[in-house]
Amino acid sequence: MRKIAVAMAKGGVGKTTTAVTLAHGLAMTGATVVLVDCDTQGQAAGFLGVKPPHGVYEFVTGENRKGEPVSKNSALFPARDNLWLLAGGMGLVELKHRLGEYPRDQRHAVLASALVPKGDGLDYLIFDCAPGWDVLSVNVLMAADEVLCPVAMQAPSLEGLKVFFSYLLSAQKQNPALRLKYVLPTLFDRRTRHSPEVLGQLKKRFARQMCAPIGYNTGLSEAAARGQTIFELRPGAVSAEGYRLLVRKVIEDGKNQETHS
Ligand SMILES: Nc1ncnc2c1ncn2[C@@H]1O[C@H](COP(=O)(O)OP(=O)(O)OP(=O)(O)O)[C@@H](O)[C@H]1O
Repeated sequence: MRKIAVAMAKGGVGKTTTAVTLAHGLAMTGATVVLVDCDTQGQAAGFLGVKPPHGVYEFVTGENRKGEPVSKNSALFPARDNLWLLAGGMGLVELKHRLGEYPRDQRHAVLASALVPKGDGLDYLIFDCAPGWDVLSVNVLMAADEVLCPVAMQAPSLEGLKVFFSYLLSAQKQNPALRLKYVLPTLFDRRTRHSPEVLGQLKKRFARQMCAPIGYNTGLSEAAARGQTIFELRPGAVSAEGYRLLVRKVIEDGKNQETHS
């Protein structure tokens, strides 16, 4: 099973769009995928047009917010064929509070431990992280093996990247298996001066991790507003093609990993 965290400290760079679209794209190839929304904004459900009654909070704690026991499986919501969602949302505020009550040396491994039995028969866990950095972000990076970092093609994003790397380095001390695997340029607009410039800088710095850029495309926000992915609303859009390339790259990397292991 591959465990990929879509993470970046800066907000509004396309994390949720990427996590949802990648998860759906992988599921469309027949892979079994669980998308774990670790953002209190809980937008992944809306982007997929579903309203799960339960989510990460219930999955981790085994109870609903009234304190009644719920089965973990009831928290996994079937969002599409082969794609299950563990929804985020305001329950995560309470979850973060609870995580803070764990002993210091245990609080960062709670999500990873909760997810362990779910590994059987699953091909991908895709985590959508919140912007910023908190106990839940650290939990995600303890549960994941790979990080996909969306970077908006604007100058301030590169600043955000430096900050994020310092977080990543501290997470790697606790989870040495964690790798920055993909850098995904997002909101790329070749008509601006910034986008090609920033893309050039990224390519120099992250030759190995670089993915093909996702262009600026209003179809992505339109799709999200309608609760569809771009593959459903506009499969012919350039951004859909960009995300298909990402899906293919992730699958190919998995095959190469198997060959070399
Ligand atoms: N390539 C793109 N072109 C145009 N709009 C995009 C693109 N990618 C994402 N968007 C839009 O930008 C907004 C922010 O995207 P998204 O929610 O995916 O970012 P985020 O990094 O998850 O944000 P946050 O940090 O607030 O969770 C959304 O309205 C989304 O539809």
